[in-house]
Amino acid sequence: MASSGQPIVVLLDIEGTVCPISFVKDVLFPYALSALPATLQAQWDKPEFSQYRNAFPAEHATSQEALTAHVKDLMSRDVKIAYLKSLQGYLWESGYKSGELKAPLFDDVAPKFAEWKKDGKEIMIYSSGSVAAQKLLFKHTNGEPADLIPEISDYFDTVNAGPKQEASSYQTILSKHPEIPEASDWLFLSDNVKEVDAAKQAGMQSFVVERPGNAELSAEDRQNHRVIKSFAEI
Ligand SMILES: CSCCC(=O)C(=O)COP(=O)(O)O
Ligand SMILES: [Mg+2]
Repeated sequence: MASSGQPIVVLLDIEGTVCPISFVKDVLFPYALSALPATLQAQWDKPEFSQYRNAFPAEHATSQEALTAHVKDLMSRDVKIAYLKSLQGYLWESGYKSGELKAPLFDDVAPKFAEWKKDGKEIMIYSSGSVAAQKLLFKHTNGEPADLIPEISDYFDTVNAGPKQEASSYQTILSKHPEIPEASDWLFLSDNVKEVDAAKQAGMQSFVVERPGNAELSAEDRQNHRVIKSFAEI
């Protein structure tokens, strides 16, 4: 299929692509930080919490205070490291389940999901957020239906695919779907130009998504990439 042909798979970034960056920075991050002290106090020695605690570098997991300070530092710098993302997913779970957290998807997202599915396309997710966090987000959206999990075929994060700015991660994703082997049958959408570059390097089609609140794009970015403001443009 030519690189401009209709994709079979639409692979989606989350933050800055399907929902505003402000939801992550101003809602999800503060929720995680506020839930952290009580969670650590209740769960610190529990076997079910050990997977999250033990994933931290040993020097940052010596005490609840040390782990809290490290989490605060990482989140203040928006470091997208797997052990933090995994803990965040765990901390967000109670907020989504109680109804306090609902993902505000851009208006064009859910209608386009329905259209893509009607047209026989596969929808997959690739985010720095953990797969568990991705599933929580798409199960609890502000739309109708709120639960978009039935529309999504697969989920990738930095653990099962690799860093989002490396072409090899997109090749790994392709290798997990041998039924759709042609990279050009895949369309990756992201707010991050370096991620779009990496997907293109792996042979995928890829567009930059420009949403309110996203980082400014340079003239060069606009020259090198197709930039869309809404999924309705696809
Ligand atoms: C799905 S978890 C919430 C978002 C998040 O923590 C994150 O880092 C999103 O990064 P993305 O790769 O989707 O831009
Ligand atoms: Mg993003």
